Amino acid sequence: MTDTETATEISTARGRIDDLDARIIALVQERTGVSAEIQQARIESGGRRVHLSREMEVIARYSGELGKPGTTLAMTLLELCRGRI
Ligand SMILES: O=C(O)C(=O)C[C@]1(C(=O)O)C=C[C@@H](O)C=C1
Repeated sequence: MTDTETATEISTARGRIDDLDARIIALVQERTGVSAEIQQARIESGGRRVHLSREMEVIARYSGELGKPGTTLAMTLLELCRGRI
């Protein structure tokens, strides 16, 4: 493969990554909105913002699929969705 072909391949793949990142960000924003709806409903009915047993289920799913970094990712998503605790 020539240097030009390599540069083209990398540029094309980076375009795909940029597209994936845009979709991931949009999904995170969508998740944040749905999570806010749940939290609001719970608070309005006298509950708390945080539901720890559900968070454990979310973390277990991500760590099961993605290993230890999945745990970190799940915790970051939860922080984005409900703020720091
Ligand atoms: O599933 C819930 O009960 C939510 O409130 C959503 C969510 C989440 O973003 O996954 C957010 C806060 C809770 O602590 C647990 C989970």
